[in-house]
Amino acid sequence: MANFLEIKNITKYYNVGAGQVLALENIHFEVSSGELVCLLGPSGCGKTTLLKIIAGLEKQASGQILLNGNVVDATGPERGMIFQEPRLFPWLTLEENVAFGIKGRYEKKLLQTVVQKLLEIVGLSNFSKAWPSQLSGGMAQRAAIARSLAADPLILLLDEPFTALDTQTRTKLQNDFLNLWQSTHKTCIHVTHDIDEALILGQRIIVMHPSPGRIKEIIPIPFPYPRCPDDPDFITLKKELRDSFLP
Ligand SMILES: Nc1ncnc2c1ncn2[C@@H]1O[C@H](COP(=O)(O)OP(=O)(O)OP(=O)(O)O)[C@@H](O)[C@H]1O
Repeated sequence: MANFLEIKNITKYYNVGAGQVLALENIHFEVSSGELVCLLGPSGCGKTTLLKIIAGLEKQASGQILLNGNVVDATGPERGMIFQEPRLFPWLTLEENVAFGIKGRYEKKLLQTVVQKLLEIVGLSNFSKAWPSQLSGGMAQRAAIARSLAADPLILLLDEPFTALDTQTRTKLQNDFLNLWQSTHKTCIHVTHDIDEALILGQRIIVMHPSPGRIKEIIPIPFPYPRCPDDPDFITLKKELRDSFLP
């Protein structure tokens, strides 16, 4: 039987001036259904590029993305992307933002129920009539997650969604995200350059290196959730990962 998501020998160049940058070199790994994988690496190692290729927003030079054995070469509702900045439509209320991509799917009353349920899942049920400008950074990112969940994707692709938040909000959203993942069983690929975040969230951590972007190692994380940064095993693995960041 085919694996759920296969990233097969992906190579990607960008044209820069008269030359080319090799952004990704022969990236190869598989992701199981329901798995939470963190892509960890320093700036410029190609994390966003890889996520965009999986989302169908960028084209690779060679290699393939397979989902349930089928080639992925364009965007599709079974893959939802969440960016570092929430990208909400400022002229729509929160409920309208969440409803935007699914309006045609349900009749009005049912749409309201679905949107309300999604806002509840991300803890924003009291803010359905609020405008994006009235939300804090953490609330806006929750709203972006709700909007992404609206299409009921199989896979969530998260590009450093908590990076712009203060430490306290970030910790809260990491915990809430773990609860959401555990209750929805979505497959998640979560990009981060933060070792702690990768260790708090990932069932596996895929460590990437830059110039050219490549996989250095893939590390299964054996600790149960919730994970505690003060735990001696956590600290040991964090040190190993820090060393692994070095060229
Ligand atoms: N549109 C583009 N045109 C040219 N080069 C690009 C483009 N996008 C990315 N690159 C280059 O490709 C490489 C990988 O970039 P990418 O943004 O994927 O890395 P990243 O690991 O996500 O970095 P960061 O953590 O800073 O977002 C870098 O060398 C970058 O300069």
